[in-house]
Amino acid sequence: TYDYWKKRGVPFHPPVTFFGNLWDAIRMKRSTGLIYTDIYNTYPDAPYVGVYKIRQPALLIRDPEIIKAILIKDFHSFERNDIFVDENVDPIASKNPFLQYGERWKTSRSQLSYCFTSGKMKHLFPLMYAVSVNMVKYIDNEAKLGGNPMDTKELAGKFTCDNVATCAFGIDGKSFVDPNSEFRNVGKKILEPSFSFNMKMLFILLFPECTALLKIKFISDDVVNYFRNVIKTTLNYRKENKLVRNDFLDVITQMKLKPDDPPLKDDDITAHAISFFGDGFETSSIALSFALYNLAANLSAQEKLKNEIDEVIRKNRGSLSYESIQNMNYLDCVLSESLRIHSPAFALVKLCTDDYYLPPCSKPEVEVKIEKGTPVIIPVQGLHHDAKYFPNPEKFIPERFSDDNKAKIVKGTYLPFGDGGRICVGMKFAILQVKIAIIAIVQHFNIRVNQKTKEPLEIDPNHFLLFAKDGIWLDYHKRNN
Ligand code: HEM
Repeated sequence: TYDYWKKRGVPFHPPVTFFGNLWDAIRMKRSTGLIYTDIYNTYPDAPYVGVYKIRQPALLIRDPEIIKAILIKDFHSFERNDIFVDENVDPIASKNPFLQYGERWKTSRSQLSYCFTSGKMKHLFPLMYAVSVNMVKYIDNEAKLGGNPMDTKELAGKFTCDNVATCAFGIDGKSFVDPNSEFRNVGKKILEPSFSFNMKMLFILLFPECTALLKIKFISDDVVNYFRNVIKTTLNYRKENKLVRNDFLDVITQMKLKPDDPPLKDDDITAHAISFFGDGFETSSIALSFALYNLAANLSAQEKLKNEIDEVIRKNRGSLSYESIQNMNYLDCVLSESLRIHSPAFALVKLCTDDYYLPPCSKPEVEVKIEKGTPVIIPVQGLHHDAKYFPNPEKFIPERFSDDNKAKIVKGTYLPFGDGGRICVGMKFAILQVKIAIIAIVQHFNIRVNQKTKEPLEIDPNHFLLFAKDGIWLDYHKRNN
């Protein structure tokens, strides 16, 4: 098995080492995402590198042209993610579009896309803004009570949790007022890193056949039941009180993609709301906490952003509106650059669904066949930190994304939300909520890195998403305007 790539003239990562690395991943010394980045960096001249997932050949793609083809032009040959959840064992998780494929994926994707248009985001703006007001009050009180430095990942988690609670579940998550908020505590159980969580993820990713046998679930029953009850109570309350809020629950309960579509069943609504939470809460809180860190560590960028925010709000007669956020160009650059350096996802892992041919990569010049069923890895973090595409890659330079410069970014090298047919369906929601939180904080506070933060930040190998190993500790000082 292990000469599979050698026989095909493809540069390959030695399987024994990968096996060793896999063992590292199991013992949580290095997550698979970080291993993909290591492999990306080890073969700077290869367009793609053969690797082995245990014994199964897989391919890590380095060349942006091939990446573009896989994600966009030839998407039909890679339309599945390489992850499997058994519908009979895990009926709610299996309705998450990320885990679906074929017709079921198309239906869920269109249902969710319908809920995330710019028009719908505009309706959600006041709900998100209200959460940002609670956050500012919380930071102010904490700072007065000597709460600095603040654990900024925790702060960002409270914000995105309450945002998803109000926008997707129609309830107050109370993260800023109740340290034992039930919603937050249950939500944390979905992706909280632990040895058992990592083992579960490894089984789901590497031995999918065993998950059905061992009845391993992505989301545990107590979490599903909690969210199911929340949705049921909220829907009943709205029906009895004829309440309209224009939030995700309202949109999804009334959605008809075709005129004769039946209304969605309660379990489908619950599944979509849980997907919203599972896919959207942690990723966005990571994006927010690292963006705040990058601003605290780069004071000239913070100053420039502050001036932009003050100016736009002043022109908008002292208030923030959905439209005024669209005029904050530098804010857009700051978030894009932060997502480049600190992309919450390390890699995308697709499955080849039709035999596919890659351009030759060695002599004699023969096309390389990717057989149907082969996992294909797109190493997002490796690409984002490659000096060939982003000179001085560890430096935070928001201007890379200015109107003049962003057209120069090589297509296929910047993928914080993926691309093509499976591009993150919640991208507009994520960007809006993170921007609202950054605006609220920069408008009211000067933020500084506290010495409790270990710099340079070290990535936590225990998690399959990006976490700072020793936390992000920032000081928040009220601005005196
Ligand atoms: C900054 C925050 C976020 C980041 C960085 C992020 C990133 C990603 C990435 C990399 C993918 C895979 C794309 C691909 O395979 O090409 C993805 C998929 C997805 N994301 Fe997000 N995401 C974020 C927030 C959200 C939010 C807020 C939601 C929900 C409201 C969401 C829902 C989804 C769903 C449902 C998918 C699967 C789409 C499909 O396979 O068709 N994400 N996201």
